Amino acid sequence: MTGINLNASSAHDGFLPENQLILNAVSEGIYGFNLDGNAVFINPAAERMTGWKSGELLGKNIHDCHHHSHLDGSHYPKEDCPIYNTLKDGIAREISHEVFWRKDGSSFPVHYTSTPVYKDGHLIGVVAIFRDISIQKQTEQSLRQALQQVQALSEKLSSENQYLQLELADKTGDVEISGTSSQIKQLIGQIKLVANTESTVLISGENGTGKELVARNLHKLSNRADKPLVCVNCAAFSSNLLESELFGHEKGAYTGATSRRKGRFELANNGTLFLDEVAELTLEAQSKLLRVIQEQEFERVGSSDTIKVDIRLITATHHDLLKRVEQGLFRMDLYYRLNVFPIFVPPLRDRLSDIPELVSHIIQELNRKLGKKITRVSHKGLQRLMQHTWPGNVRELQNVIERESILSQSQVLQLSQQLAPESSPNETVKSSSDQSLAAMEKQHITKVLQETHWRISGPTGSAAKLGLPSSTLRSRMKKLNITRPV
Ligand SMILES: Nc1ncnc2c1ncn2[C@@H]1O[C@H](COP(=O)(O)OP(=O)(O)OP(=O)(O)O)[C@@H](O)[C@H]1O
Repeated sequence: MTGINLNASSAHDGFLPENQLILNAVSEGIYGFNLDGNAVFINPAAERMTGWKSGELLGKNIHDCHHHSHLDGSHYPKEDCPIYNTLKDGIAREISHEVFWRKDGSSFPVHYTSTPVYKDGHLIGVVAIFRDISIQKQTEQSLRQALQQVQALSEKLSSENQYLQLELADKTGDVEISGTSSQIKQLIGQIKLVANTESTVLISGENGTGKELVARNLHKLSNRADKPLVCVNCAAFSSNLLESELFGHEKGAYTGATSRRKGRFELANNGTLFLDEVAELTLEAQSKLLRVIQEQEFERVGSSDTIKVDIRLITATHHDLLKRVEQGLFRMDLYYRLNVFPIFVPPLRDRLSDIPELVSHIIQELNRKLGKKITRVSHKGLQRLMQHTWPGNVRELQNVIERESILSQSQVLQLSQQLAPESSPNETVKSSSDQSLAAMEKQHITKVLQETHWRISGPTGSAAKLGLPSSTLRSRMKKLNITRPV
């Protein structure tokens, strides 16, 4: 930065610039100082920014008026001031980390230059040109805050992503099936045999035995492994919602369908669709499912356009599906379509020898999940586990070990806690209660009869809705003592 040179013929007093009009018009504040450091020129922009009128400052030491302190309030000696140093050494300076104080005691961040003024080769004073940079500083501050927020969010997202990846790995990655019993070996053999075919598989077994795990293994070992595996728990949806969940819906198909939505069948195209708790499908949904299996096509709810899909279907149930067929709750034709290759997952009580391997598998998973360093279950603890009947199967075993891992201070789990009472196993392929099933069947048939105003035969009658011949429905009604109310 060079200085300002006024020529000898300048008509102005001292170094006052010739074009004062222009200086008065600019938006930067401008001060002129003589060699004593006193103000000899102040433009209106400077007055506006500082609140000091030129009449109050002219002839005075401006540093003492509004450059006396640093932002933190500490004293700013005149000797350190760049403007005064320019007066001494004639070297131009540019500063942008200081504040000027206003007449009312407030301050503003300032950017200024201090430029020496020469006349006939002699230093005669300094011009300081300054700008209020509050907005720039605020913008910088907001940007810094925004950047910090973005960084924090990015870290949060990255850790959430890591967590979700782990969760996903839990669900999809390590799908190996633990166990050394002959039943598990046979199960693994069946999986290997059928995985690479396109056959529909029906997995049955009590809750918590590992049916979903089997389905994941079937998909993983199949030709479709690099395509999606879409899982639907049919018991998790009401019958209306389930249909639109499976087949999708058009906008306006029903109240609340505010936009068009793809169903799971479409999402699973080219991959595998796993329908868990398939026994819970309504008879209407069963008819639709049958058609997808037979023709690989369906329509979205509320649409007449046919959608074609290529899907490998795996289903699972903890019910005795054949019994549901006998009870008229499940279509027989669909049952045979689903049951092309049946796989039965045995309850844990029938393969207690799998417990040690399952336990060490579960401990590894838990150490990862909980950040613990559990090594094993004590000998006595293992004995207790081997004596339990495990009505909740492997899921119950997982819960017992997890609870103990959280409570335990030691690396060896003692399993001194009370195991769940030896209740009867959950409703199963073998142990379902006829009593409760009959009650459920009665309830269901009565509901359909009420919906059809007790019409039994014909295309809109109850028998058609239930997928039964009318003679079968009549005999079921008789057996279940269902009569039309008078
Ligand atoms: N042989 C096994 N080896 C390792 N983990 C297993 C095994 N069997 C089951 N599990 C685990 O037990 C838990 C329950 O298994 P899964 O969800 O597959 O059971 P399910 O029969 O589908 O249960 P539900 O009928 O309640 O849906 C899962 O975390 C699963 O990974």
